Amino acid sequence: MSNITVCSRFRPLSSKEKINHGDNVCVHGIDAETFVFKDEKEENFSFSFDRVFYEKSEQAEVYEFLALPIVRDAVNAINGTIITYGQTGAGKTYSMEGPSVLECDEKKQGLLQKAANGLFECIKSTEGAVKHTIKLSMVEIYMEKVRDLFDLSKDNIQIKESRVQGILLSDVTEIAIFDPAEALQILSSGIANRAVGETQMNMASSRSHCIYIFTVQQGLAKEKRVKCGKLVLVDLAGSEKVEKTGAEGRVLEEAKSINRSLSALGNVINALTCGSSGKANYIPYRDSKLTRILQDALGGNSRTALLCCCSPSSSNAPESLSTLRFGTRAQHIKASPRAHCKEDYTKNHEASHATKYELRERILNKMRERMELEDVKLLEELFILEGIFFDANSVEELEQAFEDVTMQTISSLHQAVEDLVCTTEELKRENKALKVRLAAAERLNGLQTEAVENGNANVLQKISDLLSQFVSWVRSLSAFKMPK
Ligand SMILES: Nc1ncnc2c1ncn2[C@@H]1O[C@H](COP(=O)(O)OP(=O)(O)OP(=O)(O)O)[C@@H](O)[C@H]1O
Repeated sequence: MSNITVCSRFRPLSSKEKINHGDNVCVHGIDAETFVFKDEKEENFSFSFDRVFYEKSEQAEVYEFLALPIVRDAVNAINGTIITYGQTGAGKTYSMEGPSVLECDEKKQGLLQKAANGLFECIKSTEGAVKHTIKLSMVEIYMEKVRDLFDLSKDNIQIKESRVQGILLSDVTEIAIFDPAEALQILSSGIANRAVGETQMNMASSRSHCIYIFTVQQGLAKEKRVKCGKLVLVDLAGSEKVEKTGAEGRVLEEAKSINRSLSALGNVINALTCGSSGKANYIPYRDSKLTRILQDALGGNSRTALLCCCSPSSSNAPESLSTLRFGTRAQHIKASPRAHCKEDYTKNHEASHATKYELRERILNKMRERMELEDVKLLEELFILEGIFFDANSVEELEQAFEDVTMQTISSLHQAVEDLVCTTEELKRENKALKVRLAAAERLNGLQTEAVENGNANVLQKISDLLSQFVSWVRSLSAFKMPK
């Protein structure tokens, strides 16, 4: 049983397809879940998905079936991921953003706008008891680098993993949003920073994988606790056959990078679906930035939906067939050690979430009794910064982590004390030398006065001896190194 909701979507024939190849379509719908696909050799294949969206399907239908349950869960602190996959020009960005994030009528708005609206609507229904904060981040993976689309100076964001929070994007910009209109303005500014080019299939082709992250934090005022859910929307770059498109130069490099990461995604899905049951299989998440970022979504720690976008034209049958086979494989992703079977998914997920949550809360509450909220937050940040991770399920592990961080703090304090002792010793030595110099100078001064008063040759000799002695002291002292 799959953990992932997999749907397919066929866009309408494009005018180019109609002109060049007529009305020949490769898809023959049977019902809302099944269709027959005819390949270029006229061979028929039957496909079944959780839902099939044919060319007349509305954007709202896609949102309601594929995304709405995940949006609702994100507000309840259950992470969710929605991915659009398919050949270049197959309708991924249209499904995600509609014709334009800002300027399009409501009917054509994509998953992104509808999800932003949906989040605020869900929040409204819980107003009063719970205080929600929504933050938005946007990154793209371009040529194997993660770029922050809200701050282009952050052009190589590092991916980190925390046992508590899962996969994290280090130092990514997060913008707080307060209503859907503001969210769209911000999304549009990020989209304007995306790498877009032209392919033979698509005039405005996405040359990067674009990732939108909504973080929903909810503070339960009465219980003084904070829950956090992430909604991640991923608009993948389109796969393309470089020999078919005749790409060269930078476009060829982009295409190779896109194809490499998509095949890494395919490998991860294969590894997740081919493992013998009960035996942990090696999953090559680290083979690409894309698979690393999607690790939680594919590995079971997130509710995930995949939309396989296809052209209906017979001229694109090989690419569409490959997309549909990818979707079929994804349907077979089995429960990973951290995942649950679909039947029990919601129940188990919520139950385990509650238990985990209760345990974590118990520990945090104990800390809160003794510390200010700010300190608890600081402590959590310190854990992450020091690379100390713990399983919120285990009190022992948290105590161990707490002990580790305390030991590290004590040892750095010890080091600081030792450094201070050294500096004090150096300063004492210097002080002593300075005192000797001062005494010599005073003595010299006294003798000079005596010599002037008495005109005594012996005294003058003493002065000259002392002078040379003084000069050698000064020389030795100038070789003395001041402590920093
Ligand atoms: N369901 C649809 N209804 C109407 N037009 C659509 C639909 N899906 C896609 N289109 C149109 O098809 C064209 C290509 O779609 P889109 O840009 O979404 O492809 P893509 O899969 O994101 O391609 P790429 O990977 O190259 O970015 C666009 O002009 C888009 O408006």
